Amino acid sequence: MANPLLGRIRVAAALAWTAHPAAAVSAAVLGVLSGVAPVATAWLTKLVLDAIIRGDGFAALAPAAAGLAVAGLAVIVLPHLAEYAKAQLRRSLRVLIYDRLFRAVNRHPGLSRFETPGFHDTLRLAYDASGNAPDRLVIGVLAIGQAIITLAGFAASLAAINPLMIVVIALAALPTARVELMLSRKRAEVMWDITPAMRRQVFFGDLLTRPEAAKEVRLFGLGDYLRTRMLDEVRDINRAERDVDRRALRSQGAMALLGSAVAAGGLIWAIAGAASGDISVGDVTVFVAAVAGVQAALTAIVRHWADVHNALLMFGHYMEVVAAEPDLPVPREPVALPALRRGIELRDVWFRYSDEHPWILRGVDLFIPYGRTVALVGVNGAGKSTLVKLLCRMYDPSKGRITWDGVDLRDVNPADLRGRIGAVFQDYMDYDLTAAENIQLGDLSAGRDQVREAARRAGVHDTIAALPRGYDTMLSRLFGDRDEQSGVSLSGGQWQRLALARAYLRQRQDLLILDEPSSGLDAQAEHEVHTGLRAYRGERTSVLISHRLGTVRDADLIVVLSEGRIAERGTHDELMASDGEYARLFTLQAAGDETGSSGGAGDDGPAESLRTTTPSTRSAGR
Ligand SMILES: Nc1ncnc2c1ncn2[C@@H]1O[C@H](COP(=O)(O)OP(=O)(O)OP(=O)(O)O)[C@@H](O)[C@H]1O
Repeated sequence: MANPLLGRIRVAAALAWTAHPAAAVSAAVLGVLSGVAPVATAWLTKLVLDAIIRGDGFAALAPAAAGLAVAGLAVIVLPHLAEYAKAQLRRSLRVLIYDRLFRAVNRHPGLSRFETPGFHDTLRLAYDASGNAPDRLVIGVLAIGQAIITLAGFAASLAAINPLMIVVIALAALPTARVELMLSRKRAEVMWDITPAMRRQVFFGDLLTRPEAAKEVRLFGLGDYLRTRMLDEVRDINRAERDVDRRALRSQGAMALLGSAVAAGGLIWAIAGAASGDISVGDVTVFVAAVAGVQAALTAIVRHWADVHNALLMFGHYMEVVAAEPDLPVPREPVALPALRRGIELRDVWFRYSDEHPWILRGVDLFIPYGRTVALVGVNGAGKSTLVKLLCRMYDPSKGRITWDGVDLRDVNPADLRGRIGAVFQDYMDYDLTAAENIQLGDLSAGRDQVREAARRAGVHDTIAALPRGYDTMLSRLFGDRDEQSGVSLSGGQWQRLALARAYLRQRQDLLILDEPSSGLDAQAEHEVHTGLRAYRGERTSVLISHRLGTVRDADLIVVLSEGRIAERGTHDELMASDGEYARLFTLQAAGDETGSSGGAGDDGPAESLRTTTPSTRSAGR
């Protein structure tokens, strides 16, 4: 056995001890007793039978008979007690293991690990392994211990009767052990190989069942296509599993035949020995029990070892996740992040998602002054969202640096930094939780009054108040009460306002990042949100991304990103005067809106949204 596997057993044993010492000790002690009980039963049976055949009186038999009764009782009761102790251990282990796994996952301050397919597969296997590998390991090791005790007892018994039989049985067992180990290794390999297919299967299955996807799936008639794609994955998985099962059937069948032949040969030898008077009737019973016991114990050892081996390989994924270094270097002695007073500076920032990816930001120099609003605009894929993710230190720049009042973001604790940032990302989350919880996730320490206040600011209070259970309404069609239809779903714009309320809830924030905060809103709502935002932004520093240029025209600084570079910067008027990319986009949008308007777009159409928003934005301009 290789050392890493031993190390994993040690880790699993330490986990079992930490999880529930009493259950771990009880399971071990009961395991030892369960191992001894069959051997004791066989020997006591022999003593009683031989005494009866010799004609000893009951008085002489009584102690062995009593012992036999106790051993019989133990054989029946011990497994139940052991099962209970193991179940207790299993439950406690599961809590501990999940706790450690998700602590480890949370230790990654950035996003890169979650976007790496290899790590994703390891994480998935680690998650699966966390559910059962540690208890399979611990319980397998205990079962092996128990089987070894039984084996040793019966081997000693066989040695007393015919030492040659031990050698024969051991020789028959060795190939079985090899086969089982080979199969377990093969199973672990197949598991690793089929993980991507399993991920795709879950993905297609999800698409077929998720309410968010149901609309498009029906509209585009994708049901059969997705079902076929999912079944293709299932068939691939089945094919890989079937290959291993066939191999198992062939080799395990051959080994079972070998074992039976050895047992039958031994039995014929014992009966012949008893008939010729070489061994006693009691010896025959011990022999029969020993042959069956040794084979059962050896099979148990090999099977459990195969399972332990497989669990050890799976457990390796868990240990890999738990031991993984944070995806971003976290300083040992972080610099305390000061409240923002001067501004945030990007100095020659270059970024790509990995060495294999193209450059997304190419030498960005930008100063975001304290208390001002900076708008980032540009075509799809220009790098706007990437830039704000760097501001939150979801990634570190590949080259260059970002400073907060002169302090490099790499030198501060990421949690401190994020505590000072409120953000609505383009792909904000809808949580299947109550309305209040959906907002409270923005600041877990906030009370109900603050939650209401944030909802009011985001213009979603009235919507929530009108829900069946107000703020306590479950915003999910999936996880409502089963007996009631209390779960509800919101519209896209209402969800977006909830996300905004979540960002508003953070009281201490110095930097407000809004990546397309009103993309899902109607014209009136967008106008309200932007008016509210301007009031709320107040003295706060904010970075605003929007494709609706009318909503950013009053920003103190508008920055046009193009292919990862800053192509233009200035106020709206300056940029319009310079007649560059911004002016082109702005004019194009306005013209598009005019066309849309004359084409008969209703009050909620895009034309109206820009026209409604623009004048009010202008009137509130700085
Ligand atoms: N996690 C990621 N891994 C690899 N590439 C990514 C990742 N996220 C974004 N990109 C790539 O980076 C580029 C810039 O994306 P980004 O989201 O920053 O653009 P954007 O300007 O915000 O675009 P949009 O206006 O469409 O939101 C795109 O080409 C995109 O494919």
